[in-house]
Amino acid sequence: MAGIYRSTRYVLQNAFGSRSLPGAVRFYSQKPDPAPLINVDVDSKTGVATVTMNSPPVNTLNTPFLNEMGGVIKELEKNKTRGLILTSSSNSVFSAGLDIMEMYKAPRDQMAVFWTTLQNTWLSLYRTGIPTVAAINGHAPAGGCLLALSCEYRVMVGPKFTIGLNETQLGIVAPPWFLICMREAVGPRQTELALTSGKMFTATEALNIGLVDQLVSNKEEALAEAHKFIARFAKIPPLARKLTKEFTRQEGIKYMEEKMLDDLETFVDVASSPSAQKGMEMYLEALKKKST
Ligand SMILES: CCCCCCCC/C=C/C=C/CC(=O)SCCNC(=O)CCNC(=O)[C@H](O)C(C)(C)COP(=O)(O)OP(=O)(O)OC[C@H]1O[C@@H](n2cnc3c(N)ncnc32)[C@H](O)[C@@H]1OP(=O)(O)O
Repeated sequence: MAGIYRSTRYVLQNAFGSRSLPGAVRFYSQKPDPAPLINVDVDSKTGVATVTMNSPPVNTLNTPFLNEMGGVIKELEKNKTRGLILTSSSNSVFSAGLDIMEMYKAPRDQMAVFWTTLQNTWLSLYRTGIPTVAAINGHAPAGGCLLALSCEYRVMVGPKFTIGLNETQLGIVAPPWFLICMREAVGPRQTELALTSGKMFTATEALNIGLVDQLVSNKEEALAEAHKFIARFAKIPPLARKLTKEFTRQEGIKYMEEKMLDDLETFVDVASSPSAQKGMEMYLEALKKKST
């Protein structure tokens, strides 16, 4: 089985195309798609990129989306972007997390491609030397919360949106690297309490436990605060900053570098198990009922 995963990873690692940014201008990532999944807007004065997830209705993280996100991060690094602000084009959802359709009744090799893409894209975001901020302008469950936690600073629009790692509510388990990200933000006690119950936090609760750093009342304020955070690094030498970030995040980086294949195999085994499949089926039914 590991052989399949290794060759899958090889294909994926070579699948991130690259193209040059024509200076500090707006560009759309990767494919020449009239409806891009991610928009990137680089401020010509500050060099800060606003990366807007634009995959309606709820910015689920599926393989094409994650590939595009990986390509965007690579491009921004190549162009020495000064900062990355991650936000959503939706008025109510930052990201609904992993696309359950990538895991529900999916063949094992498809699940493997999906998870490997997630691992690689997560690692790119988590360890990038570019200062990163999540401007959380909507709900951020599970993988949506992971995206936000992978950034260095989180500004959340309150009070009505929620955020958290709710996996146990779905009958699945947040993998160790999700947990490490949560623990880095809120500490071990709050992590255990939150993850064992799959708690979704209101924006105010999230602020109180340190899951987010700031509350604001709308997206514009969130973006303004995100820019302020990035401006803190104007006079910090980038290499010193990048290495310090790597040292601070070494547990998560080391986990992924050393355990990537084990993590992949565990994921495919757990996600394809009858009980996880049943849980996903029931969850999807509940989501559908809610939306009709
Ligand atoms: C030792 C190691 C162990 C390792 C084990 C690994 C095991 C597996 C690990 C997996 C980890 C998974 C992490 C995840 O991210 S799982 C996904 C969790 N996501 C959620 O729980 C969010 C679900 N969605 C919602 O709660 C809502 O949609 C919300 C985001 C609040 C937005 O609500 P609203 O605006 O009202 O939109 P709708 O609910 O009507 O949704 C619109 C349509 O989108 C579909 N949808 C929503 N979320 C998902 C999703 N995550 N995946 C796929 N599809 C989704 C929803 O069904 C609606 O579809 P339709 O219009 O066709 O009815």
